[in-house]
Amino acid sequence: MSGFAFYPFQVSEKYPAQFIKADITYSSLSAKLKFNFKLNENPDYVALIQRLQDYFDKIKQSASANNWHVSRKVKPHQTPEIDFKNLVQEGIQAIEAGQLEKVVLSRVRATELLPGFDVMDTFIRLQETYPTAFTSLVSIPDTGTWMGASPEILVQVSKNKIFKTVALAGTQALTPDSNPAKAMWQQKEIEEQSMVERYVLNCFKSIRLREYHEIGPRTVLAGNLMHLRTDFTVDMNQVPFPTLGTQMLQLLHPTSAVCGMPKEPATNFIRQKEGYDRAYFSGFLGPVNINGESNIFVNLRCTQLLEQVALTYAGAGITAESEPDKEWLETRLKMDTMRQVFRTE
Ligand SMILES: C=C(O[C@H]1C=CC=C(C(=O)O)[C@@H]1O)C(=O)O
Repeated sequence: MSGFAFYPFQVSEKYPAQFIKADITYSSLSAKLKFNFKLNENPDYVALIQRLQDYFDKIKQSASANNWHVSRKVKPHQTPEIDFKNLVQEGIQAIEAGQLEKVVLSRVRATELLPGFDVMDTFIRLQETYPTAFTSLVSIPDTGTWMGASPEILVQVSKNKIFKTVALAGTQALTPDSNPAKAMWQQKEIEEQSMVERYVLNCFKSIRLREYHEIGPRTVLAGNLMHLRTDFTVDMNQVPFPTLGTQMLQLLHPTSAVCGMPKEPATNFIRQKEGYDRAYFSGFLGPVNINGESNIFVNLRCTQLLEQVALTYAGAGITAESEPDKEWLETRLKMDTMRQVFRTE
């Protein structure tokens, strides 16, 4: 089946897994609509299709839309600075007590939307600002509207059957004087990223897959930030795993880049202590089986749109070496990815 997956951090009745079936797809590269069902010759139908094509041509030229779906399940809220810092401190204590190795703790920030806020305008600005990120705007009745610029591939399967995933972690600000090729990383970040790497390798091991290529870790750019990333690829033509993409998706999510190690106590810690429901933040999203490929990303650097308020989310990997003040700043930098294009207060 082809479509667009929109999956929460944890599935619940309130935040179900969503899959938007690709009955109709539109490519802005070819400016063409594609119908993934048998077309009816009925003239009314043909006229409707022409109207749709005209509509897409028009919004490509002058994008403007101010109606977006708002979730009634969520009220504007945000994590006070002191609460986040205390949460990080509790995380460090749990790690020191041997209950966990790493936990990714997050927070939410609410900002008022300026009068005249335009969703499409903002989304186009987001695409232009982050040409190498996976930029998305998802609007679903009841579920609401989310916009983001993710740097993290969860699962990719290309047309020629190359599977890809990454281990992404460790964060530094990218300043005008930083040289990414010569970036220096502290022991804390190296260990944090190596735990994500170990997590991916354990997933391969659990299905007895040994034929993978591993490159990295290397320094990569993501907007105003630098991260450490290891790339893993598998040539699916060479291994007996025709459904590797789906299998790995189930095993990987939530990775140690958004949850922690070991997975179960980290999930429990987040659920009990974080103080809010992440909903679709740190879930995954992306096109599945469109033109023979799938590109699923982790829903990071994202914002949920309410009627007059934008809720921006960010988390940080906590290890024994973490410092609450630094983790607060790091989440602020991550939030800046979205806030830079939002033109709020
Ligand atoms: C959890 C987030 O980022 C993850 C991805 C890259 C680096 C991370 C870090 O350094 O903590 C996080 O694991 C986020 O952006 O909210």
